[in-house]
Amino acid sequence: MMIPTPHIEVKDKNTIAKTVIMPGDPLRAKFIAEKFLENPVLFNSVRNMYGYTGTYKGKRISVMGSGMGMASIGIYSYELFKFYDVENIIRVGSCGAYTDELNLYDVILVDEAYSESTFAKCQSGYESDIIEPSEKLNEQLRTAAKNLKIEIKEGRIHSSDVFYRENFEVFKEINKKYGCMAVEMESFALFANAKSTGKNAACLLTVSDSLVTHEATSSEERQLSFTKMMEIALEMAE
Ligand SMILES: O=P(O)(O)O[C@H]1O[C@H](CO)[C@@H](O)[C@H]1O
Ligand SMILES: O=c1cc[nH]c(=O)[nH]1
Repeated sequence: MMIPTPHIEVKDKNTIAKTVIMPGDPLRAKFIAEKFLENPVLFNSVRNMYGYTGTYKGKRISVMGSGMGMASIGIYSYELFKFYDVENIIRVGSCGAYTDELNLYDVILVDEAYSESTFAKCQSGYESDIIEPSEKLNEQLRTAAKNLKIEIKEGRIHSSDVFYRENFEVFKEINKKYGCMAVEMESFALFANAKSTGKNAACLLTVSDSLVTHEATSSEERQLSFTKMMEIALEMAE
């Protein structure tokens, strides 16, 4: 496919760094660019899906929103990997806790994503309902968290196609049967695209709410205050 692609309006591939930090919320991307990047330049605003490139501690990095759900991150991550020569995508998302061992604002490094989704099967014929992120990126993220003295929890998460389930209590079965500690909506598709294109993906999550205790953060807090995972991810600038 020629660039620009249908959803990213960049004419020169070099406008986008080799590593992209990817929150679901495009306003979280804007926040990360404005708070952490030196000389951020907006490279995409098609559909208001903001993408910026700048430097962090002198090293180049991009940050771009993915939108919500596997269909949306499936489009953006594929275009970035396949047509803009991006090598690494690190999702920084919010998640709902499936266990009372997680508290609001805890940071999770995803080591496996389980999903009922057909995304990976449709995309590349991948049959399993579990996909791993890049172990190399995860090792680098562990080291970054350690150096920054930020505690992270690691585990399997649930990537769901559905936010509002009629049977809300089904999370208890998914937690028990598949060992998922939390739920979000994009990792499975991101990891599938990385696998099929031979690229690298990882995911850091911050607990925004608990399905067990019903505690929750506000939408403003979700946009503005999940900074620990952002600082860990930004250390991947090259
Ligand atoms: O905060 P983000 O990254 O959007 O992640 C989570 O929040 C959204 C649902 O509110 C879904 O996209 C889910 O994965
Ligand atoms: O996908 C998500 C994200 C945060 N909280 C949830 O309950 N689900």
